Amino acid sequence: MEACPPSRQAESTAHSKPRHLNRSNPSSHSLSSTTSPGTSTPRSWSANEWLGGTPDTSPPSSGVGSPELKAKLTQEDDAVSTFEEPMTHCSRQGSAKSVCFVGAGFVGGPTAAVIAYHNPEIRVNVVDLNSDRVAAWNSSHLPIHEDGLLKVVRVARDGTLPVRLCLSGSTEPIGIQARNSNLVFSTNVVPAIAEADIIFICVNTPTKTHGLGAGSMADVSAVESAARTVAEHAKKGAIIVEKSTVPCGTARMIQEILRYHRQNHNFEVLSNPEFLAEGTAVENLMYPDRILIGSDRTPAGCEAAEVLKDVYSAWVPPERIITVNTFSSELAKLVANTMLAQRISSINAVSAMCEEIGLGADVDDVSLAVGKDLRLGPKFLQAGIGFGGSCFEKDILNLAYLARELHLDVVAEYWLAVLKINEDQRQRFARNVVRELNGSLRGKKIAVLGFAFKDGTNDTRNSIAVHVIRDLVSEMPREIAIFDPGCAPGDIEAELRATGLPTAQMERIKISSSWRGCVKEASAVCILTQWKHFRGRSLGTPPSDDTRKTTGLRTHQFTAHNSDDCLDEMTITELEAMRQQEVPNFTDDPLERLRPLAPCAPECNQCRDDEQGFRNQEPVDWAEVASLMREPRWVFDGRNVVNHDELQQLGLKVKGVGKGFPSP
Ligand SMILES: NC(=O)C1=CN([C@@H]2O[C@H](COP(=O)(O)OP(=O)(O)OC[C@H]3O[C@@H](n4cnc5c(N)ncnc54)[C@H](O)[C@@H]3O)[C@@H](O)[C@H]2O)C=CC1
Ligand SMILES: O=C(O)[C@H]1O[C@H](OP(=O)(O)OP(=O)(O)OC[C@H]2O[C@@H](n3ccc(=O)[nH]c3=O)[C@H](O)[C@@H]2O)[C@H](O)[C@@H](O)[C@@H]1O
Repeated sequence: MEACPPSRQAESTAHSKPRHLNRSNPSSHSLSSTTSPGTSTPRSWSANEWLGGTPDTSPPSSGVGSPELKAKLTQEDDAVSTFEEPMTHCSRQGSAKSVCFVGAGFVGGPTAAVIAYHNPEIRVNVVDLNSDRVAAWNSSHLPIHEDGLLKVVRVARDGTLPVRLCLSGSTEPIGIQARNSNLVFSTNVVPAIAEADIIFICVNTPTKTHGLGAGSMADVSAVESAARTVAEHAKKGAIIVEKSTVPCGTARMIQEILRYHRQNHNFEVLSNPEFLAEGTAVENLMYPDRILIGSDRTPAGCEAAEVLKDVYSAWVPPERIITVNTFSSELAKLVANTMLAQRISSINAVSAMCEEIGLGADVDDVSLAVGKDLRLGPKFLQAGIGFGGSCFEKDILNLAYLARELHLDVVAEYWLAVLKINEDQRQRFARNVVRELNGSLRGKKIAVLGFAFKDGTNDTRNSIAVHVIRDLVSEMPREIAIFDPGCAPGDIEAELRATGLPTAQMERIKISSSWRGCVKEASAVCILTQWKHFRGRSLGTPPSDDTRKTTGLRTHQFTAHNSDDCLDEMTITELEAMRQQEVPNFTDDPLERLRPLAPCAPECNQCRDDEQGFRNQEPVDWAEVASLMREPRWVFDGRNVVNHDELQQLGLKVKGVGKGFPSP
């Protein structure tokens, strides 16, 4: 087997033209906008939180954007005359012209959208067997709620209008050309696969629930099935990319399926795991810590990796794109998730110790002190009721299963201990609730604030809340009321039903549409998700876990490396940020380049739900909560989000996680 040429990485770095995009100074410059002929009337531009970010308040580095941006914008003026002709506005020399994503889920949909957004010259087809999901991707109500996602989808799926705008200090208008649609969601799996130069497999890989390896081995049947369809229909030379999180060796399995069906063709199979986290998916995709590409270390494998690398190079700096062999890539994804989870379990283990030590030991203080060590860093040290979600648990099980297969039982036990702590943590929480309520929940109402597995997402899969509620409802309380500002009641109910709760218990669970209804006459409130809404309207500064969100736009930290003769989406994003900083009103479209959305039917349920969505939900008023609750008015803060002292002043009893204080 021949190794990849060592000069690859260096070559591509040398070819790119690094350029820092610096944040503009909003106070000293203003922009005015004139939409181009035939578009909507000009209106004042405004700030929004797209990408979930509050505007970056870091000191401005220069005047109207960076000198580079300024120069680029000036060059663009020449292009203004082409406004009437929508066109692909930034053409790069890449070898992929059409890519296909198989699986339009939490990973496939957003990843495809961001790739399409940054590569207007590549047609991106996203296919899924689930027609409801596809219909949602084609509507104004996306199936996944992520900050900034609708905008990215609209730009790429619907194309944009041409725009002219003026920077203050310059009399020359700047042109942003129209772009055509290059993102298509459909159920037409076969034609999309047949047309693609690159095919991303983004299907689900849950833990097996039956048969060999049930409860520990990953179920790769969806990958297998997708690979078979790909094998039957992919064109010669297409590159297959495994994006799903899979056991080591799955790329080889896909390769074998391809060989079996297409003996005369050679297909390269790459591993390209995804590292986005839900709630921050768009930001993570726009500014990834790294892109990992695993390939066979043969010339053909390395060449395929280069083709994929080129797609990401549209917006990711070359030094952030890592190429390794396929097994290392598959293994690295499992290890990354396991080690993140391991940190959470470590701090949760400490929280248990703090509670038992008493004497005022506080896990949040320990986290702060430990996280200040630069070698450790502050992230993933937030103690709570444990980690939930669709991936950590299954990926840890997957890694441990591999260790067992390799006869490394001690290693397997080591990883599985991360899950044991997680389980113990949530059980301890439920036990504490029952204990503080005199050992019985009979006749009592318990309010649950938060059901999503984390804030900022509507995903309820494997939420910790499900486990805690299951434990609490087995105590036969009068009622368990659940309120979550981001989850659809139907999803909450479906997730609970999937646990197979007996009818007698299920009947005791009610889903509330407001926090008021939820807490009314409750003896205890349990906070299970770290939504900022639960921190309270009038209480003091909440614990800061929002640092990741304030980095919504970080273009100034990145080196872009686009061709110098067109406005790429990163540059346009910076222009948008400049406008957003100047005018405080909220809009998703400060440059007014989005095409209007097709109107929904009157009485559209989704419109109603969106209106009630988590952005628009009012924060909890804890004084009112205190007045609505019944004795003994307990608040069990499973995410350490509320200010305990202030709640106690309102007459509430509060117990957080890892707070070694005696019960009030
Ligand atoms: N959810 C997350 O935040 C992350 C997930 N991952 C991994 O990405 C993979 C996908 O995860 P999600 O997107 O969350 O799953 P998902 O369940 O949201 O989406 C998977 C989609 O694939 C579709 N599908 C299944 N078989 C198909 C086939 N043969 N043809 C066409 N469509 C098919 C399903 O209908 C579904 O819509 C998993 O391996 C997961 O571990 C990786 C990083 C982050
Ligand atoms: O493979 C995946 O699916 C993804 O899994 C996680 O992302 P995600 O599960 O979406 O969200 P996280 O932010 O990691 O949170 C997971 C859980 O850990 C909990 N958590 C997180 C951080 C912390 O300090 N403490 C803590 O309890 C959260 O509340 C949540 O329940 C990883 O962070 C992603 O990098 C990875 O791509």
